[in-house]
Amino acid sequence: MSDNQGLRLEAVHICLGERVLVALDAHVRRGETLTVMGPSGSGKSTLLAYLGGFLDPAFTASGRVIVDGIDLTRLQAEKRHAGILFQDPLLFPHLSVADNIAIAIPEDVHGRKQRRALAEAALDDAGLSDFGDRDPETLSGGQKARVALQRVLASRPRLLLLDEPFSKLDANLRDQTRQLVFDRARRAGLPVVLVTHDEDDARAAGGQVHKVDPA
Ligand SMILES: Nc1ncnc2c1ncn2[C@@H]1O[C@H](COP(=O)(O)OP(=O)(O)OP(=O)(O)O)[C@@H](O)[C@H]1O
Repeated sequence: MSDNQGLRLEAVHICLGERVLVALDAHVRRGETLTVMGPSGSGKSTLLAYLGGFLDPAFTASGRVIVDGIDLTRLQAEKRHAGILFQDPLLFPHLSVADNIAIAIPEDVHGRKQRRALAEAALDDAGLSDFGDRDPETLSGGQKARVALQRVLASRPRLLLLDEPFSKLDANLRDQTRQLVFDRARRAGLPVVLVTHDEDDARAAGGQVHKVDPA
């Protein structure tokens, strides 16, 4: 794999007024995870917002974000193709489970049938074969998390940003969901940035850990 593959963070600095929240250089190879840890208010979610291209103007930032040799730093959020999973799966309540995934599939896949078939394959991959026509509200927390993962993968992201996506799941489900997320990210060759308070998340992710200083 050539060296420009994966995510490169070059001299990234994110400030709130005079306060430097994040100062970071990193290379996250495809399929690997950078785990960002630190106390509440230290700037972890702000880093993800910066990477995703939706940093609040209250912050100032410098440095470069490069994925597979493409400089994303000045691109608008929708052109970055960063997939994000939050604590809450945020499924669309007015769409079926399959349509929650189908809606994320890029427009170069034409035809309702073909999009539906891809969504069904994604559901199979998550062990949710018969769930396509269900209303998302009828799913358990773990099932919703798996649909959210398949939705983000269906969008064919260049990188995956994880903002404590396992923290609301109970211990057993958390283990399974972690394994699924990291396995699928590896399979898709995505560089991952994970924000968490949980040392077990960091262990499951493997890879590098960056500790953000307390506020
Ligand atoms: N829009 C904003 N305007 C001004 N300050 C903000 C804004 N959003 C967040 N902050 C401040 O920036 C700092 C970093 O916030 P951030 O949400 O990144 O922390 P965090 O490490 O993700 O915390 P937590 O673990 O509680 O989610 C905090 O001091 C917060 O109060």
